Amino acid sequence: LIMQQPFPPLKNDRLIRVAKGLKTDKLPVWIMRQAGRYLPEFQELRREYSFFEICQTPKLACEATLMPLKRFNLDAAIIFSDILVIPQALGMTVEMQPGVGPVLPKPLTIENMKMLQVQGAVSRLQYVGDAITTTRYALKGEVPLFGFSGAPWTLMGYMIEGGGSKTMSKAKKWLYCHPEASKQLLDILTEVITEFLLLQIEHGAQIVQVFDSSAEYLNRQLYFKYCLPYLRKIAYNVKRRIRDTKMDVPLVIFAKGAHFCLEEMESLGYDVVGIDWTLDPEKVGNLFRDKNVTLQGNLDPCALYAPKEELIKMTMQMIKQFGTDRLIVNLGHGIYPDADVEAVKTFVDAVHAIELK
Ligand SMILES: Cc1c2[nH]c(c1CCC(=O)O)Cc1[nH]c(c(CCC(=O)O)c1C)Cc1[nH]c(c(CCC(=O)O)c1C)Cc1[nH]c(c(CCC(=O)O)c1C)C2
Repeated sequence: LIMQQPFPPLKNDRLIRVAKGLKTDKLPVWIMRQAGRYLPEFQELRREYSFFEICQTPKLACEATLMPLKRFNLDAAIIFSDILVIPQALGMTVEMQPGVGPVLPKPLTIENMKMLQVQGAVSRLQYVGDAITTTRYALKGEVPLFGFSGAPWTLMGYMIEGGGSKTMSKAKKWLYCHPEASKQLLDILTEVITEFLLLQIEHGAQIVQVFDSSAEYLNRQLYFKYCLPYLRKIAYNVKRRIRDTKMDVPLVIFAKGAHFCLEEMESLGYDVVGIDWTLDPEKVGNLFRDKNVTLQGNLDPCALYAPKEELIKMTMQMIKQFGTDRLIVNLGHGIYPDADVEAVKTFVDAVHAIELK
């Protein structure tokens, strides 16, 4: 693995410190999907360029990444991209339809699976690395930069369903009827995700998050069989491959709706466990107390609709319930497109108003 370039030194290292279990003056806060849709300046950029044009042009991806940081006192940036760049790099067509989301017009089938272009897939994602490098210089060390990837099961779901789905029943049919093909696909994705995360780290990502957004469609049995081993393998291999460099890049796992495997999240090899908004911060805080992981979350994205005073109260309540030890404050899922920009500021500033002892 090539060493990171001599980027400007990190000034605000709150988030990285907390991810590693170190003390800070204040709690770090950032917001999943902070760079996109709800920002008027992003909508304006989208009128000029397509979604993937923005992703694939480092200057534009950098511009979108920095947008929320100009407005809010966030403790991290996240590179502008999408989890579906991997299926795209594997040769699948991905369209971003406004108001709908990602659509893959030719979904994966058992028959066409052999058409996936595994060779060279990661090199086709070089533009994400370039966007990260550009953004690292533009950030001037203000805050750390997140890289990210979809998790194997979540990507499998989009590839087979051809987009989002209410049930993921086509993808789950693979798990029940075609276990061998499922494992073959999950193996391919695990390999590509690992190399893709390493590419992002090599190009300047200071922390990386794996989004298993579709965990909620599975149960404990399926998650044990088709998710946990792959998530473990990704963390193990990424850590192993960066061990000999000076880079100590924390890993974050966010498995939306994986309440049935919450305890298992601690031992997968990730430094931070994302907690979705359906979970009770007090119970989760107690469950993970004295375990060697940092928690991240978990305000309901819809809490941003509440009146200002109410929003502040809910934020404080959540933090008190989690406990301030090893906590990265975030929403419990990505921010919604109709979120109020002022509410985001209220949320972020409320977190920073707390002085830790
Ligand atoms: C981290 C990230 C993602 N997408 C985007 C980012 C980075 C920039 C940012 O901060 O917004 C841009 C990102 N991705 C998208 C947009 C809007 C598209 C546009 O501008 O036209 C933006 C800004 C499109 C997109 N892409 C996706 C959806 C969801 C569709 C569904 O309902 O299943 C949607 C709507 C897939 C996707 N994409 C992502 C996830 C994981 C997080 C989560 O669970 O919310 C998922 C599931 C992750």
